[in-house]
Amino acid sequence: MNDTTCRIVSYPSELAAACPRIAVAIGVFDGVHIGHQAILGELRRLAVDSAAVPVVLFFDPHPRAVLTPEQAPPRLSSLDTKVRLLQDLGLRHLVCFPFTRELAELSPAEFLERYFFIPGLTVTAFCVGQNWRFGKGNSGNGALLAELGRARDVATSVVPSVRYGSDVVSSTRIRQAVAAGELDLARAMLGRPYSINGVVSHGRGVGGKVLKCPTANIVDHGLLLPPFGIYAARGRVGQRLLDGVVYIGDAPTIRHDGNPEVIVELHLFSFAADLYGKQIEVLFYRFLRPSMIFADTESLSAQIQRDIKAARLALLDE
Ligand SMILES: Cc1cc2nc3c(=O)[nH]c(=O)nc-3n(C[C@H](O)[C@H](O)[C@H](O)COP(=O)(O)O)c2cc1C
Ligand SMILES: Nc1ncnc2c1ncn2[C@@H]1O[C@H](COP(=O)(O)OP(=O)(O)O)[C@@H](O)[C@H]1O
Repeated sequence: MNDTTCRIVSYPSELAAACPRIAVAIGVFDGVHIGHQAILGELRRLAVDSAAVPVVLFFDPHPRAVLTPEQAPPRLSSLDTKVRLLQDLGLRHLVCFPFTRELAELSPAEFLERYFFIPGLTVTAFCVGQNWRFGKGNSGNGALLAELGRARDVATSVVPSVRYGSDVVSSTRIRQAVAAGELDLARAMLGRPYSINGVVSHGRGVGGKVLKCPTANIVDHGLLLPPFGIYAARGRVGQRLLDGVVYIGDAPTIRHDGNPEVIVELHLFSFAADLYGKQIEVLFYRFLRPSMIFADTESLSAQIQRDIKAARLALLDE
């Protein structure tokens, strides 16, 4: 029988009792894009070949958020979404490894000795992407991992970068595509529509009452947003995926108190329920128009009704 429970631990040692033989993919896996998916496919093969449990180890927070916080890019996936995507790929043993400045000081050999080559745990294989670097000053790469692993009978697979169009797929390239509003390009490299998730909070009560269009406000997501505008979208609420339309912008028609704030507001079609405090995911499908300033709320409200129709139409193709 298949054990479908997901185990999420902080260090490989915590898996030893339940899974003494593991094959491990290591990376950051922000976005779990098609390049990551290739690494994870290879991990599954290595695990089966060596009669081990496939384990995905990712660093959290993002190493750059710890080492150079001022230059850290906004993330493409929250921890929740990453875990769900990995689970969807059949990977149920996850190490969410705390990344710290102290960790970054370890040499590649020290990192492996301390966390992987330990009593009670056998690592049968490592699997990393071609561009992966590790250890102090990023001094380790796949070739060094293979060399250090060989001494311990560990097979290492360094997976070549996946290409899309003229270039390789990377989280950086996907960030650029999302930020430029190139949703189709981002989607092709992610293998799914770009999405964000977060908790629904209270807005100013204008959507339902004045505009006759209730919108769930998603705040504090810390994720990268596409450009301001209106998009055909879907909302994942629990297990359900519902059609809708989403607004990203600073709502200049309604909010002009000199305190502009970027808001994400999702209106779901054929839906009426309280979502406050709930986690929802918003999947972006198609850009419909930019955010504009309207002369009055009636004109905005009429335009929103046209946006709803345009979004319904766009989603028929999805
Ligand atoms: C489909 C849609 C399109 C929107 N387009 C605009 C727009 O072009 N300009 C604008 O100022 N606000 C726009 N809004 C945002 C509304 O102003 C916002 O939903 C309203 O301020 C409700 O805020 P509340 O959540 O605080 O009640 C749009 C909202 C939706 C749902
Ligand atoms: N179809 C719907 N789409 C989005 N939210 C809805 C819908 N129906 C009910 N709601 C609820 O209504 C709230 C939004 O109402 P709204 O009047 O826009 O208030 P607020 O200003 O607090 O966002 C959402 O947070 C959700 O709890």
